[in-house]
Amino acid sequence: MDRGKKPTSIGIGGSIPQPTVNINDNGTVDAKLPSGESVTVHLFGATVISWKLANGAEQLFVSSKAILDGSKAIRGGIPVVFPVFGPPPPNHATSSLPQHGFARSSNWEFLGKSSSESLGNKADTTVKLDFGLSSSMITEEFRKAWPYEFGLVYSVTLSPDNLETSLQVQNKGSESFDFHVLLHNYFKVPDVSKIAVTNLQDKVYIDKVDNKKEKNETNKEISITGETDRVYLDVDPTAPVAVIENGQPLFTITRKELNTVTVWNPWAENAKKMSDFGDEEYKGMVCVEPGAVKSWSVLEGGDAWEVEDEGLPTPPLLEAENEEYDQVVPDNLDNGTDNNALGQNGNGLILNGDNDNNNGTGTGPDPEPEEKEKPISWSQLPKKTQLLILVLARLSEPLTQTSLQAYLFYQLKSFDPSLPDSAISRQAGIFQGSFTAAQFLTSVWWGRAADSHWVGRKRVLLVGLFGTLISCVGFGFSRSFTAAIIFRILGGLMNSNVGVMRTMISEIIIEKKYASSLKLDRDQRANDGRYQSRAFLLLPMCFNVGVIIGPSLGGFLAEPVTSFPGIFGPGSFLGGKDGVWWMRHWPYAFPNLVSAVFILSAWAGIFFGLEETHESLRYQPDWGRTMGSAIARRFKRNQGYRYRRLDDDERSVFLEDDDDVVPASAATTSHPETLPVKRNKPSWKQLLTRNVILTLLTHSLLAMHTSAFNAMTFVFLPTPRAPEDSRRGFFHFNGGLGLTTQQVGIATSVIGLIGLPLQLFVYPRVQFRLGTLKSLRSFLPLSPLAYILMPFLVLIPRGAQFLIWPSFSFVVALQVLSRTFVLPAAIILVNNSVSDPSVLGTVHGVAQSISSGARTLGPFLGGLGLSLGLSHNIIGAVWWALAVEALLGWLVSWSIFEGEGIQRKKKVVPEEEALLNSESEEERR
Ligand SMILES: O=P(O)(O)OC[C@H]1O[C@H](O)[C@H](O)[C@@H](O)[C@@H]1O
Repeated sequence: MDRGKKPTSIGIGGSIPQPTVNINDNGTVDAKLPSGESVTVHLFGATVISWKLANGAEQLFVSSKAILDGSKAIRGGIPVVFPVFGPPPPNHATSSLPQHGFARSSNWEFLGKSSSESLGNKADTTVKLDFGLSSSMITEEFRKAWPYEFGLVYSVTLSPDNLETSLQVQNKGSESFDFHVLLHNYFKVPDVSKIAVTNLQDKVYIDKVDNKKEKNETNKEISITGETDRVYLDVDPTAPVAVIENGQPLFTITRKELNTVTVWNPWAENAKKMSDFGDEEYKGMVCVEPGAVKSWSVLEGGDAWEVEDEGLPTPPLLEAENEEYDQVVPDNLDNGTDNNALGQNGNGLILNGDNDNNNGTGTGPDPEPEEKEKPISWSQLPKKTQLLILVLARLSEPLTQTSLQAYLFYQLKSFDPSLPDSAISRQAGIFQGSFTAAQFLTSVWWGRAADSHWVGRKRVLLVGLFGTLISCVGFGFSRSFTAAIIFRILGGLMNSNVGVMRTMISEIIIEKKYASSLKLDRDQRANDGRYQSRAFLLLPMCFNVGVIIGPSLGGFLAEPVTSFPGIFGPGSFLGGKDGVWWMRHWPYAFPNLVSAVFILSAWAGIFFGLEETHESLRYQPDWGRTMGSAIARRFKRNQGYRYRRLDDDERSVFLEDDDDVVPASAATTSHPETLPVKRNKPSWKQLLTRNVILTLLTHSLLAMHTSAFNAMTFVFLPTPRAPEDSRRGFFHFNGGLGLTTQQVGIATSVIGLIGLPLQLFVYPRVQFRLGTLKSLRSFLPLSPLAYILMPFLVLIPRGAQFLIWPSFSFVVALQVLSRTFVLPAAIILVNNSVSDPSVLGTVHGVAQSISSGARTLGPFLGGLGLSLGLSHNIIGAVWWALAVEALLGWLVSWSIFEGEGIQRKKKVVPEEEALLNSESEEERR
């Protein structure tokens, strides 16, 4: 290959020995660490052709007959297989391509290197070489055979102990394409008959040397005793596959999300048939090839990607975890010229992780995207089925809670008809408060459990919903206030689902961000706020929907014998002589049973369909989902090899193996064995940093005044108007708005109706434009403004009664606008203040606990304040106190900063914010 400039060895400055990188005349790039390890990559195929340890020992096999002049794929090293593995199937977009595609037979560009040696510590030193291939760089022949617009970025990272390879695939066109990917590692072994491949036991494999039969691997150690060509399927990406000799690992292959592993040795007869393979060389090699080849990965233009094969998805590729430095992807990767990093930049190397956009100027960080992208649409959210399950689960709760509000008064009254209305109201207050108070006590511990290795998010949700179920049925069949309150408290104690759901949505959306890094860096950066502003609205929307339909549902279904005499009453078809007996006996059980059915469906959705998102539990077998997939498959016909784009919903429904799910993949080849490390959990002290505490404080002050506002509004509205002459001065006045029950009902709908469209259509744009913290700081002050104005509504003269509704709506709109924009932002800030995924659930648990406390206290203090105000002719006092509290929260918000969130820690994409759900709807109550 003819390269433009051929530099000599380039060090990376400083007195400490640094890695060196050479670009050689023969079309290879090599890198060497100060400690002696080295790697050589041939630009033809970006094939790693040598990996040596510090003592000079070669680790990779390359045939002595390998052809290195670019006329044939290199026999050995690590060829990159894309976009098809094996012989392409007939009647498929890849069918005119050669075996294993074109990536291994194309000339790649060297994009540059980055290194980490900032600590000056030998052990930390690594060097990463990046290579690029795009549609305009492949031959005309390949382009004809596979006419898609694509970009590949392949990174090879050398560390003292291991070699890591990772690949990004991007679809740069508008049409989707199918692809396979595989890293065809040829390992050099002393004697193939003495080695074995481990960690594939019990896996199903396709035996290519036995008519592609599917077989089950029974051996713990797979010896190579003859021609071997097996594709192992659904291999847990977290369990490293190893090549061992005498029980000791020679190589450990740690994969990230690549869930097939091919084991190949041609053996004697085939070796003879291959022109570029020595007859006896099969004895000194074994191929262990991680890939995603079980089914096609589908990559849409942009970042949508799905794949289907018997309903099972496999991931597209993306980059490795070990992103210690910025990935540099030149804009001109696709321009078809040979202006690689070297030719353009003189020394061409990117030092110390500095960004370099490779456009000849070498000027620092990536520029901001020139065109501001639009917020993404609902349909672009990833993993819709997963989100839908969470949404249904979330919806089942406010639906249950608010539906009982419609008849709570009457049910309480039915327990003891002799009680006066005031006592019933008190009971209702205790009833509501007991739930949030119980939640306050347990949320942190549920959050802890959700983070722990022995429980996890999914189980906490299942327990929580089960608790809600028991609580709701128990309440429906209660015959005394004590029984009712016990069930209510039980519900609160067992249910901490909101915090866990926030955590899960956050983690689901993080996966989307992994997926989105299939695109170039700058696109990824523009993306995150957009997904964020959508996803975190899902949970509060459920609340609004629940609030709108819950009360009517409850009112409709309560006392069915009298409400529907024709169906359940005496003499009816179902009712028999006296009406349905249990409905007569427990007149409020029916709406609760209907709620129970809803909760049960949500429970089943979670059990059968929801993926665990806990970082270490996600790959463990999940009985529920395995059963769910089996059930789903029964309803789905096998569509054979007819590929089509699946939408996210379908894709998620048929998930069977978690390893299929995460759209990230990379292969790491290690020597000697390196296994995942279990991290220690941070202590409370480490967890509760200043920023986390202040963010939680902002959040709880917010929860307090919004919940107090709601409770107070619904007392304030029906409170009779004070006599006209009771007003003294500017502050001393009294009374409420004197609205009827029906009008209060309308007011509830007004609030719901203002909130929902704001959430759906306006908030994502505002959040996208302003960012999270700025949205919070800009819109929070509207709340105190509303609180200041609210009491003045009573001063509207009776003669101008028609002004009540517009004025009330205006004030409420201010508050709804404020909380709609501020509460989700507060939850995002809480989420982003956490940088360690192992405590995300705990912090959301703490947040939920504090907000439950605030929601217990807020309405209580608000109610108390209102009655004091009424008795002292200063109804405004408590509203203004509320305004002061809200302003305090606003001041605190100036002391916080938006944290990096968990995925920054993973360094997948620089400058990404943690995505997260939010909601916070409960605080509205
Ligand atoms: O000869 P190549 O095209 O390089 O393929 C070499 C081998 O690659 C993989 O391991 C496949 O499973 C084999 O079936 C194939 O023979």
